[in-house]
Amino acid sequence: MQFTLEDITADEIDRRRGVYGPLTDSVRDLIDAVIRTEVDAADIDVARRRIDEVVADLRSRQIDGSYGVRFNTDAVGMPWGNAVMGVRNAIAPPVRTVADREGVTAEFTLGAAYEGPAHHVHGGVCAMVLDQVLGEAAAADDIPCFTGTITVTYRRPTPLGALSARAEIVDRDGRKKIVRGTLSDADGVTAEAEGVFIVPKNWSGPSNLK
Ligand SMILES: CCCCCCCCCCCCCCCC(=O)SCCNC(=O)CCNC(=O)[C@H](O)C(C)(C)COP(=O)(O)OP(=O)(O)OC[C@H]1O[C@@H](n2cnc3c(N)ncnc32)[C@H](O)[C@@H]1OP(=O)(O)O
Repeated sequence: MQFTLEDITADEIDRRRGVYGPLTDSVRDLIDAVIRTEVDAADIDVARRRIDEVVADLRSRQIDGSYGVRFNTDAVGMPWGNAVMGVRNAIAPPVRTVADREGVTAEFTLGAAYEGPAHHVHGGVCAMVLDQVLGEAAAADDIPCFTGTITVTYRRPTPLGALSARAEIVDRDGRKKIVRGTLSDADGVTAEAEGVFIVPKNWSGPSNLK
């Protein structure tokens, strides 16, 4: 797993978060608007041209390839391209976890962009969110892990809207951590997951990431 060290302060990370976070929120709002708009075709055409102009402006200076997973010398992580929680990724819902002594919890909202069955969350999106949340639980006491195997059991359809997820390490065996978690709506669990998360061999990246 490759990581990129950026020699920047926590204040600089906060400054960048303040610059890019609102842009990402606006693009996320755009995605939702594109799904739900009922304006006329002529207005859609105008909107498309304006969006294309914005894209051209943003592309006038950009990095090659994906954002990568960056961290600073204090091991503050910046996985800002991450598909589930990336600060610069408008596809990310985002799902941000909070760690406690036993595991991690996240509260988040999945809107129209995550639909599978009508008005319900796509099963792949449920699995993606659970993979991230279980992965963060696996990493909470140590270092980032790869997902080896994850099994998701869908108990009932997950409605779009306000949701939560919870995950904890339930067993350890050498480099392997067994992690279990749930996805829930206000009425309780909708999906459960169990995963084997594996600490990379010969790990040389940062530990105790914040
Ligand atoms: C710096 C700033 C960062 C900030 C940010 C921090 C955020 C921090 C949280 C991130 C949260 C991300 C959450 C998403 C995480 C992904 O999405 S990761 C992407 C999906 N996963 C992958 O691409 C993994 C692909 N697979 C591989 O790379 C390798 O097969 C693996 C999984 C690393 C294992 O390779 P390996 O280490 O060579 O394994 P190996 O030595 O053969 O086996 C070790 C043990 O694991 C077992 N094992 C091996 N493979 C598997 C498997 N697939 N399933 C189950 N068991 C297995 C073996 O049987 C063996 O067990 P024992 O014999 O010891 O009992």
